[in-house]
Amino acid sequence: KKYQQELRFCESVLSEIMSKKYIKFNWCFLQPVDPVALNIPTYLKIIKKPMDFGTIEKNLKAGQYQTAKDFYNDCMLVFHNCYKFNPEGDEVNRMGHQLNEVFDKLWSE
Ligand SMILES: Cc1ccc(Nc2c(-c3ccc(O)cc3)nc3c(C)cccn23)cc1
Repeated sequence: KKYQQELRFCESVLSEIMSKKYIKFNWCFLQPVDPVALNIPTYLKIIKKPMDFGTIEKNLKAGQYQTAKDFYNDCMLVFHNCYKFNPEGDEVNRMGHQLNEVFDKLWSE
């Protein structure tokens, strides 16, 4: 029972964070980073565990998360990877912080 409620909460947070209303700062995080398309061959050397909200959505739907905490940890990975690769002040880094703020508010409900 409790697990089902946790799962539904994760689904609601995810659909909100991925919604079009935040397109200005979520669009870089909705699908896996493509190091070839983005011409960033060093990406996979710097980022050991790539993660994005499209992959998280797949994982959630496939029942890959045992707890809400596991879901939360993958969401944090999206943000931490972003801050590690994109220097402070860069556009994508700022987008990460903006989306992170939205996530924190939703998660604290
Ligand atoms: C030369 C260069 C510099 C920065 C970027 N960042 C970046 C990222 C990115 C997202 C998450 C992440 O952990 C790392 C990178 N996604 C993009 C997109 C979709 C378009 C343009 C830039 N993007 C790309 C190329």
